[in-house]
Amino acid sequence: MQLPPTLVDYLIVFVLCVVIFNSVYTRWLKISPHFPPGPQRLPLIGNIHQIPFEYQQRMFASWAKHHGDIIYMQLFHKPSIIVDSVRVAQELMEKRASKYSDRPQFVMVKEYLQPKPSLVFMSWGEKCRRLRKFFQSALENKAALEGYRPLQRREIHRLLRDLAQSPMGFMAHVKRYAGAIILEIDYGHRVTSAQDEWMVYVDHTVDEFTTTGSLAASLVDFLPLMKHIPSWMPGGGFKKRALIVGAKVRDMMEIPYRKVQRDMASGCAKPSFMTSLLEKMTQDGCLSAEEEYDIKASCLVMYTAGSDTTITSLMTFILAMVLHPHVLDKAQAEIDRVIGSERLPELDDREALPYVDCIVKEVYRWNPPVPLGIPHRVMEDDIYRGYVIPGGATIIPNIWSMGHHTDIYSDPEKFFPERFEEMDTQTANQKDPRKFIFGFGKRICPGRYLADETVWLAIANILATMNIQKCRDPSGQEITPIPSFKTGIVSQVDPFLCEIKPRTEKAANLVGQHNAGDV
Ligand code: HEM
Repeated sequence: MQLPPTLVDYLIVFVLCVVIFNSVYTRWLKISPHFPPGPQRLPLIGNIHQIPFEYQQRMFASWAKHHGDIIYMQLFHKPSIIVDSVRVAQELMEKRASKYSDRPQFVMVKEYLQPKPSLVFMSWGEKCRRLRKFFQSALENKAALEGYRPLQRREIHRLLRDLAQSPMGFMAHVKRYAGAIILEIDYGHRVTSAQDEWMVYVDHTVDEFTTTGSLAASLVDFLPLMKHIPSWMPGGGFKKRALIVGAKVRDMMEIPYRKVQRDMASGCAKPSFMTSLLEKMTQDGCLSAEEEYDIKASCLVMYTAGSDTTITSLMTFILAMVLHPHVLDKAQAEIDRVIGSERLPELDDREALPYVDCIVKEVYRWNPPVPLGIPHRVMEDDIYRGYVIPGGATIIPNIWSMGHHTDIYSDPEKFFPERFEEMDTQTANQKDPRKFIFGFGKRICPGRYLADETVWLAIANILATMNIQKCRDPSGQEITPIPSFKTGIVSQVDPFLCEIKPRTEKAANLVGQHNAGDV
């Protein structure tokens, strides 16, 4: 027989309800006046249901229209701050760099892809500072950058010849150009063809690495409990894939290391980032296992961080030229006026070619290669504009949105280099996308000068010697590519068709004069 509920039963139920309501209200529903504004969160999951699998930068930018340039969101229990303006990014990540230079834990990378973090994923601290110094001396030092010029010149000649000889393979040629420069600086490895075994292997693995590590694939970063799901269970499939990619990443670290060591032992190693690290870190002929790992990982990171990003800017440029022939004509007129047609542009000509520089800036702004940057982590609680930024929060700079603010760049979807030409010098400096596309503060991209010079050199030389135009279909109709960029960490350009050929016979001769063996 069922007894009627007693007063004690009612009391227990009442107390339970109060406890549950209170914890839900205080943790999830109460909109704290102290956090920056942001979209409404749900209990337990926070804002995860509002994050699209693709092009998150666009959703974050639409939030900024309602909530302003600093937004609070929560992915499960993890707090994140989206920064939507250069000003806030500089105020937090540059002026308060001592608090904002850490990286969040990337569970997916750490557990499956690279057991010890390489520079990009490394927490802020003594080792990170030390490794950054090595990168800076190889990539930010004026003498080092000048030392790379013969290599850049040789590779640009090769790029132009490749474009003239097999224009349909333009994407492979651009990849080879960017990859060859970085691989030679990095390991002293000379790339002779687009099928270079090492480059193909690395590119394939990097593609897998970026998809495996993308937001869509790495829910485990926000819900680390997922790492305990067995790989055969629903939701655990990501592990199998990640373990395969992880093995390839280890190969990519080992193979060139062994080769450079062999070359050093036999006295035929070319000076490179890797040889300089080996020399600097070896003490009394010894290297600890940890130092060995750091050298291998740093060299791998130089290539992986530097190649795709540079390629993306160059492919964005070619796409923009197909779509905007008047920009190409205007830049060619500037080059003809300043340099003439007897020689190719050099980095020293940069200041004398302001319109070409506007094109480079517009390429960076229109499709910033790393649209959401690489997240930082704030190391302790902070107060900004009266808001609480909780210690441990992930800081996501929406770099794409910074280049698409309508109040700063009118009609931002339009590729329009003139927007920079019309500004006075001070405004043009303030609005220069190089102020944000390379990130912020102590974690700013150490490869930014090399990247910018490599990109400028290719753009100026292609403009000087090549015409880029739309292809025609068999019925003679022009094919107009629709600009489309991949979602993910790097905003790669989707494949498109175009026709590239030397502008004039003189340009073809100029390109032909230089052959691949000229350095
Ligand atoms: C157009 C080309 C490039 C773009 C747009 C770009 C962009 C970025 C961005 C946004 C970051 C994150 C900065 C931050 O955390 O605030 C970064 C980091 C980094 N980049 Fe680049 N990058 C480019 C080319 C390169 C090149 C050529 C190299 C090396 C040869 C390189 C090496 C690195 C490294 C090592 C880091 C990690 C720094 C750290 O965590 O301390 N990048 N880059």
